Amino acid sequence: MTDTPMTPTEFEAALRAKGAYYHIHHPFHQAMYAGRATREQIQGWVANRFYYQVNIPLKDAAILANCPDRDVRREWLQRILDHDGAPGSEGGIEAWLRLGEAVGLDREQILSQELVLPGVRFAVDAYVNFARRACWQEAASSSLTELFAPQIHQSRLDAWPAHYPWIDPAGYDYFRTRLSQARRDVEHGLRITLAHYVTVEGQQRMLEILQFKLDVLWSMLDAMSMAYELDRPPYHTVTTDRVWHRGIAL
Ligand SMILES: O=C(O)c1cc(C(=O)O)c2c(n1)C(=O)C(=O)c1cc(C(=O)O)[nH]c1-2
Repeated sequence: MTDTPMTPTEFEAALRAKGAYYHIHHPFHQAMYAGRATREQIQGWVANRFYYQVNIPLKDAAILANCPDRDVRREWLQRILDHDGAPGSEGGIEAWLRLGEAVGLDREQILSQELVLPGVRFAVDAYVNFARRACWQEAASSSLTELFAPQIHQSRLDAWPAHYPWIDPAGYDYFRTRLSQARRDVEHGLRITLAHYVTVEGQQRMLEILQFKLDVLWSMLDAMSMAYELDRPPYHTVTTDRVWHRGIAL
């Protein structure tokens, strides 16, 4: 390890290089953009990703709870409103439910979380728990996989309508809205991150935190691949029933 910290420009470049491991490259996602996903795979993905969606505001509330800086809180708060909604805007969770309906899922079934696989739940819970326990700057910086998110939302907007004409286009609002929201989040997240990690050790730790977050996203799709591509959902050797737990609030 060198004994000179990276300049902010070099450090940002090192963070951006982690995009090589973004879940845009996961085979489950690649199949989706290429038009090879089945209806069941898309429905499974939407139902499982719902667990990520509903936990993002809990994660952001944990960051607020640990942050003594009023200016940061004022700006970070917008993320909760983006997902939960505010007067005059329905918010991302509602938009995700409409995506669910657009792919043929029943709203009640999504809300029940009965399709959420244990592996997805564990990965998302790990992210929320990291945000609860880490200092607020580390938790804030772990959101920076969003550096790579506009591209993934755009690729859905580009590819899905052509490949999956059975999906009601009204469902695509979520992806469209996130294009600008993610860019704004990244701008704020980067400001915090570049100011906080100014030592060699700190910068190495941040790269590890970003890798942790990439692991969360990749692991979610691994669980979905097992269930929906390889037909090996949990307990498949024993039963076809969804016997797994529905969440015990870890
Ligand atoms: O669809 C995606 O692939 C994707 C990825 C990510 C991400 O990189 O964490 C987020 C989102 N979407 C997203 O919609 C979102 O609101 C979001 C918030 C965060 C975060 O860590 O605070 N990540 C993401």
